[in-house]
Amino acid sequence: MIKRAWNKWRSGYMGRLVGESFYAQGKLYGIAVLAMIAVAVTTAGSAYMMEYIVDAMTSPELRGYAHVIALGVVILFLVKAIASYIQSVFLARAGNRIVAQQQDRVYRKLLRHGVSFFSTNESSDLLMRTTHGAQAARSLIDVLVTGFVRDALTLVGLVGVMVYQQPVLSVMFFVVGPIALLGVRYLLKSVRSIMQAEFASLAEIIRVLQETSAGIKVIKVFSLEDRMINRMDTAIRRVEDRANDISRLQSVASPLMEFLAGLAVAGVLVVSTMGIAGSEQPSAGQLMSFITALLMAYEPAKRLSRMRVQIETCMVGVAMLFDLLDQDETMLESPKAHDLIDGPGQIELRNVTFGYHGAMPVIEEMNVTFEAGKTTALVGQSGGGKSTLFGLIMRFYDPDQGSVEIDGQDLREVNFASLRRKISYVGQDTFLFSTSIMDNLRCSSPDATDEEVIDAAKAAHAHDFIMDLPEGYNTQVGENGTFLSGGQKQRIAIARAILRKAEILLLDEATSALDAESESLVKKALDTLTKDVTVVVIAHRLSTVLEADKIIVVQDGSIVEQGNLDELMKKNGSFRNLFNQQFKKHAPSAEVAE
Ligand SMILES: Nc1ncnc2c1ncn2[C@@H]1O[C@H](COP(=O)(O)OP(=O)(O)OP(=O)(O)O)[C@@H](O)[C@H]1O
Repeated sequence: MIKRAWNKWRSGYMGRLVGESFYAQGKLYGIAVLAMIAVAVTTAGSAYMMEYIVDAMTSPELRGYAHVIALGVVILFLVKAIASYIQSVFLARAGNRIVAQQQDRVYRKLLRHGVSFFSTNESSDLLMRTTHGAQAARSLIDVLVTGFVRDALTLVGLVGVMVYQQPVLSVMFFVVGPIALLGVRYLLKSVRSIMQAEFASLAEIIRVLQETSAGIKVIKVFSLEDRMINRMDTAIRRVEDRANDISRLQSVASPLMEFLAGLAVAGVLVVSTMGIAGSEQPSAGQLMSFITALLMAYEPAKRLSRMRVQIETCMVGVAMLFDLLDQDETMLESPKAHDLIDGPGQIELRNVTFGYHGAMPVIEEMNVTFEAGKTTALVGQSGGGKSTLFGLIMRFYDPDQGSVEIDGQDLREVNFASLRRKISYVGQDTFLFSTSIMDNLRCSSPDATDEEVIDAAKAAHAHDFIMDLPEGYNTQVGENGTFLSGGQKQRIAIARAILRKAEILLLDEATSALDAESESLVKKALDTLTKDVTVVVIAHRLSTVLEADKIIVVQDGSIVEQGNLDELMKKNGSFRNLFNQQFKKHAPSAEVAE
């Protein structure tokens, strides 16, 4: 039965955390534990010494030894001070390592997850789990180590001194202790649910802050300030209330213990002056030693009585952290995954059906080939599934049925690194890191020389505006490029994609923020730079794709038409309709395109 309980504890969150932490930081904790033992022994020793200190002052026979006793006191307190220092430093060091290690682990785990993980898990929740969870892990170990080693041993030592000095009076301690513990047990019940509510409200505070920062223009333009303030107020008040609840629970333990300690001291005074039947009258030093031990026992006893509340508090954060660490990775590399074998870069979707999170298919039984070295354009109504096709080609998602292949190799059988090396991409939402323009460009090709970076920027028509910025390529772009215009950000994203020199280039509305002139210049540059590259372009502005080798019309997850411009115009179908809508004024008939 003991073995079963042990196994259950070991596999529980607390057991795992303790096991992992001691395994990783055993040396630091070992030193801290030795120092704690020294603290406990010297604390008990200092209570015991009170007998000799007081007797040296009150009894003439011991007065001659006063200097020896004084030296003993100095040594004792010196050892205690050194041990306390070592204990604090090593405990903090081990704790800081645990926080760092847990955060590192969580972040690595997050990056191994597929894209879908990030659409189902809010960033505020991930932030809470990573920061508070790791801190809670550290606090839990601190509480356990200081509680079970320093406080428990100190208490045992002091109770030992009390029993040694005054066995009969010590009985009082054993009456008072359990009463206090019973009181604390009563408090524990609600701690966990209060903490869970507090964490949820903290996540809401982070969420409101993130949305305020990202959506400040929407908030201003639609005058949503009051609404945001209300949301924030509600979350803040919830956290405040929960924090008050927790501190109330934690605070009840102290006055309870304080009152009981006062009762005990008063009792000692009354009983000792009355004299105890059948026992020798104790010396003033013995009584003082006993009272000192009793009073000193108050602190560790108080901490021990609070320990359960603290453990419960920390366990909520630890559980959140482990929940995150234990989640199955959403996009796995096959154990037999091999490097994508070099080929011309032909992309093929074979009978692909796909729905996000297993829901209604957004791509249905699609068969399509994107010819190597050619430019294919995807057009069609919004929400038809064009960007989803890019997600499948980059293996952000796996199809529910069918396969996606590059040069005849199923993407599920190749490793991520070689697949991603093959592809360059510009998305609808241009994302820039909060660093310099140079770093943002070079991140797609870390080994590129300055010259290559500048050439790519020139091709994307970004060089001139970059040179006009105060610090040129070293200009910081701010959070997600806030210091740049939409078109400037897009040109940097295009330059970044060009610099990668991949064999497949996916452009999802990549030039939508550019004016007509810049767009045509960028297009020309792309045409020359992507001569043997397989390019797939998604564009709503048909003018961007008229020269593509092939145009595919996607509607409701299926391909409704495909061919070159002439063929599609002759068909008089969906593409012709789209074309007429966009070029009505200028090109109302098929002849214009012909
Ligand atoms: N991460 C996601 N989770 C769930 N559904 C999604 C997700 N992304 C897209 N969808 C849904 O999939 C469908 C296809 O979206 P997709 O972005 O592929 O269309 P699109 O043709 O690229 O549209 P647009 O031209 O507007 O960019 C839409 O109905 C959309 O609501």
